[in-house]
Parts: sequence; structure tokens; C-alpha cells
Amino acid sequence: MPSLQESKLAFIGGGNMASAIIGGLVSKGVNKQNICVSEPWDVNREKIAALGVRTTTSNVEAGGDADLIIIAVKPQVTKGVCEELGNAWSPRETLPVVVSIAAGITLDSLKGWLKTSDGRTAHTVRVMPNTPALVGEGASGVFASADVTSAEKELVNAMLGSVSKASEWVDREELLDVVTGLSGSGPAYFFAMVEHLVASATALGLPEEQAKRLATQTCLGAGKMLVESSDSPTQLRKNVTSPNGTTHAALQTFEALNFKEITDKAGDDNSAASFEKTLSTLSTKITQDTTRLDQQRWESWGVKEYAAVAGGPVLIFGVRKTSSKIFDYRISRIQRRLDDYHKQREETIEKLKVATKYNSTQQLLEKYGGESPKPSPNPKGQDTEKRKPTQQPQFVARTGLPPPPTANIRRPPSAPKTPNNPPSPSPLLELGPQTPQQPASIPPPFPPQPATEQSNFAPNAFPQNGEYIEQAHWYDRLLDVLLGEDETQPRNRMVMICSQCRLVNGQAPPGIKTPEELGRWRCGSCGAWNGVESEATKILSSLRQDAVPAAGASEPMSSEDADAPSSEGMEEGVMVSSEEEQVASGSSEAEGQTEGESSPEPLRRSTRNR
Ligand SMILES: NC(=O)C1=CN([C@@H]2O[C@H](COP(=O)(O)OP(=O)(O)OC[C@H]3O[C@@H](n4cnc5c(N)ncnc54)[C@H](OP(=O)(O)O)[C@@H]3O)[C@@H](O)[C@H]2O)C=CC1
Ligand SMILES: O=C(O)[C@@H]1CCC=N1
Repeated sequence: MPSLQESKLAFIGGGNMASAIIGGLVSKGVNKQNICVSEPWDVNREKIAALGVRTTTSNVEAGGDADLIIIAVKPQVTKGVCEELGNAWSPRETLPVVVSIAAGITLDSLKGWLKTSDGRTAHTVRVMPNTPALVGEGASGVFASADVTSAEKELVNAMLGSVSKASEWVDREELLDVVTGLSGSGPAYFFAMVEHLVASATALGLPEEQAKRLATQTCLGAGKMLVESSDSPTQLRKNVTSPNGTTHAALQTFEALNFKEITDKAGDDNSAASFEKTLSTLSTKITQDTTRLDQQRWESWGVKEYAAVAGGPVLIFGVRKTSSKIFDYRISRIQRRLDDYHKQREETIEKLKVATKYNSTQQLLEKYGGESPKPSPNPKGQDTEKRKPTQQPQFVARTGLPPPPTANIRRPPSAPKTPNNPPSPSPLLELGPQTPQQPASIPPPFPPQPATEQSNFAPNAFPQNGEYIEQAHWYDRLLDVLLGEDETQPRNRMVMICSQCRLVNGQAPPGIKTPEELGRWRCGSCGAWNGVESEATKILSSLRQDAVPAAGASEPMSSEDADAPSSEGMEEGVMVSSEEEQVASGSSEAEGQTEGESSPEPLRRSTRNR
């Protein structure tokens, strides 16, 4: 670190305090050409220039190559000045030491504002000087940030020492506020005191100039005694105050007028100085928070913020992919086991066929018997043909009552419903994704009808004004990719429409994608069976039909027994419940028809058998 004489000094702001220090430095012989002052106001700049130092209007130029910068602008201007300098110093390899004399501006703020674009900050010192610096009688309080080196402190001490008789380094930064109220502002208190004394003496008849000289010299003499005497201020006061004398009477008047309180108040919370300090602190805080707010705003988002927003969906996608892989693996294991069971079942059925000579019997019957053997007539003499589940539409009014108006059932047209005069197709068949996978061979039982009539049918199934139709957006697709499709969504569900009477029997459970997965199901209105039957079930049904007449031939059954499906068939473990019902329906349907209008509910029969 260069010495004070060799150092280049720059003053940002050439006002009262800067003038006092520069004047002191010049009078102490510091090289004037090493001092540069930036000051926008011509009057002040010329006054400074009169001291013989360099001046400029550019802060950056003044601070360009300085070793020590003294920021001597008003507190509210300090932020802008610091940022201007910090930005300009980025190319500099070594940053200058910065001394701020601004009252109330903290080191943290200063260091933040002084940051260069590459993140460096100048070592910073706060000084609270006073104007007697001009005559080399200054008093200063000092506090430095932790990164300030001893060499840098030495340079600051040297600069202050040339204008101050007292440079006090304080332990805590907040103590600089106390120093401000004492020595920073202190000269003003003494000047005010002299002002009042002169005015009082003048009012009592003493010529003003005489009064001023007497007051000023008294002030200087008292000050000198305070500096030079070993006595305390209290002792020095007592030495002047004769018992019951005029000084005593005057000091009593001071006390009566709350002299102590006046001086106390100069530094307490209700003083103007205190308000100034509070306002200055608030201004600093407002500036800091405004800066923080700017940083938090969208436009000041950094790489981290954008990365978090962009990476969020990728993370969700990754988690979803991983978890679906785990579940896919578990599902495929269970599926393999299930396939194995299916295979074993097929093999067992084949063995059963061999054991019962099913194939050869079937061939012989086809060759010589014409039709498959029919079960023998039951004791009631009912025709067993009637027992076969009919695949024709059954529009039988089983209760004799019309369906409620809200029922999702087409109202009978004026013409009677017969296969030759079928009603129009259900509009639901036109709902693409929800249309069940019907065999193409099933002809639509109802001819198309005008839209107005369609909307009268099951009116709540069709949006009247489109308000319930949700358009898929691009982000819906994105969410489907990220989170998977919702199996409960209508577009992913199968609708169970009866192939005979077209009644919508609700939706297949979520996750069912094919008719095979759904299996056989029975229409709740006409009782017709729908869906796809597995090969094994067909064989077993056929075997059962073969077995029933054989048993009947050897041992006649009661009507109850004849109507009931065999318990073997009902308990067949490989059949799903709907398949069991289907086997049972061979008799229940027939019974339903023969028993006419009082036919039991289609499923009641099988329930009773269980
Ligand atoms: N006066 C004192 O006894 C003491 C003052 N201080 C502190 O010293 C600092 C200065 O106080 P003081 O000298 O009294 O105030 P002054 O107003 O007298 O001086 C400040 C000077 O800075 C100039 N200035 C304003 N904006 C800029 C800028 N952007 N760049 C460069 N210069 C600028 C001003 O010009 P313009 O007038 O055109 O705005 C003015 O000449 C304050 O922060 C104060 O707290 C500390 C201890 C004692
Ligand atoms: O009045 C002021 O704000 C400055 C600080 C101390 C002296 N003058």
C-alpha cells in the first residue's frame, strides 16, 4: 500500500465536509496533484479547484486510478454513486480502498452497491469526521469492515491524522451513530452557543464585533483547557463557579431551562437529528428491499429459477416412468402366471374331451344325428326350445307399467316393435370413444331418426348447448404424457350397450379395454346376454347340455331340479360369474318366457341355486 504522499486520492462530492478535509490535507502539504474531486455543481467545483486540486464532473474519471476514494455525497445519493463506481471498476485488477463519510449508511449496503460485475467488492471503511478538519482540529470516529488490512487502516489513519486531532476507532458499527450526534454534529452546537451568547450580549448593549471576539476566544480558551488541562470538565466548571456567584446563578438558569435535557434530546429519539437518522435508516432499508424485490421479480429470474421451472415436469415425468416400469414388471409377472393357468385349463379340457369321447361322439352325431341331441321334455311338457336364450329383441312389458320419463330407454314408436319394424338406433352408438366394440354383424336395430327426436330421447345424455363439452387442450395432452391417462375419463371407458334393445347398461369398470376383458354380461332391461364368451366356456356349456339329458334319462327330475343349472356348472371355478349366469340363463330365460308376465328377475334363479 503506498504512503499518503504517494497515494492518489479521489473525492466524490465536493461539498462542505469534502472541502474541510481537502483544505486540511492541502494545508498539511499533501500533493495537490494527487487529489481529484468530482463535483457536479460549478460553484462548489470552483471553490475546490481554488485549493489547487484537480476537479472533474465525472465520478468514474475521478476514481479511475485512485488508491483511496472518499465518498462525500449526501446519504440518499450514495447508492447511485457506489453502483456507478463498482461497475466501472470491473477491469481493475486492484480495487481502491473506499472511505464513506455518509451518516447512517451501513457497511453492508456500501459493499453490496460497490460490487463489480465479477463479484468483487472494495475494502470499505466508514468515517464520521467533523468540519474542524479544515483547520487541522478535526475529530473523527472510524469503523472498518473485517477485510480491511492493517496497511489499508494505516493509510486511512494517515489521511485522517492530517486533518483530525482525534481519530477514534469504535468497536461496533452502531457507535458511529453516537459519534455523529457528538463530534459530527458537535461543532454546530458550539457555533449555536456562540451565536446565542453574541446575540444576548449585543442585546444588552455590547457591540456585536466585540461580543463575537469575546465569545469566540472564550470558546477556544475553554476548548484548549479541556484539551490541555488534566482536570475533568466538571472540575474545570467548578473552578469557574464561585459559591452564590453570578456563574452559579447563570448555570441555575440553564438547569431551570432544562439545559441537560436539551443536550440529551440532541441525541435521543425525539430530536430532529434522531428523526434524520431514522429516516436515513429507513431509506436504506427501503432501497435494500426494493433491490431484493427486483431480484425476486420474473424479469430478474436467474438460471436456477428457470431450471427449476423447466426441470419440474421432467422430474414428474421421470418419476412416473420409473413407477410405471415397476408396476409393468409386476403386472407382466402376474400375467405370465395367469397365462400359465389358462394353458393348464386348456390342457385339462382337452383331457376331459378325450376322457368323455367328446370329439368322436360329436362327429358321429353330426354325421348321423342331424341335429345335436336335445334335452328330453320336462315333466311339465314345456318345449325345451323355449328354454334357449333368445338373441331376438324382447320388448316385453314385464311389469305392465311404462318406464319412467327419465329412463334412458327409447319410447315405443307408434308402430309396434317387431324385428320387421325396428326402432331407430341409439344416438349413443355415434359417441366414438364410448361406443362399445360390437360385432360388425349385428345390424343396427333402429333406423336413423332426425336430431330433434334424438335429443328428446334421453335428453340428459346430450349437451344442449355444448356447455358440458370440454375441449382437450395441448396442455391436457402434456399432462396425459406426464401423469398418464385417466382411466376413469369417459373417453377411456367402454359403454355397455345391449345389442338387442340398445339400452345403455352403464360403463365397464375403469381399465377394461376389450370385450374379452369384460366377459359376458346381461342386459338389465331385456335380459339378453352380451359380450364375448371364451372358448373353454363354450365347450363346458355344451358338455353340460349333453350331460343333462343323459342324467334325465336315467333319473327323472323334479321341475325345480330341471330348471336349475347343475351345481357343477355353477361352481365351475374357471368361469367368471357372468359366465355362470349365462349357463344358468339357458333355463331361466326359458322359464321367464313360459311363466309369462310374472317372469322372475333374470338373475334370481341362479341366486336361489347358490
Ligand atoms: N457537513 C458535516 O459537518 C459533516 C458531513 N458528513 C457527511 O458528509 C456527506 C456530505 O455532507 P456535506 O458535505 O455536508 O454535503 P454537501 O451537500 O455540502 O456536499 C455534497 C456534494 O456532493 C455533490 N453531489 C451531489 N450528487 C453528486 C453525485 N452524483 N456525484 C458527485 N457529487 C455529487 C453535491 O452537489 P449538489 O449540491 O449540486 O447536489 C454537493 O456539492 C454527507 O453524507 C454527510 O452525512 C459527515 C460528517 C460531518
Ligand atoms: O448533519 C448531518 O447529517 C451531518 C452528519 C454529522 C454532521 N453533519
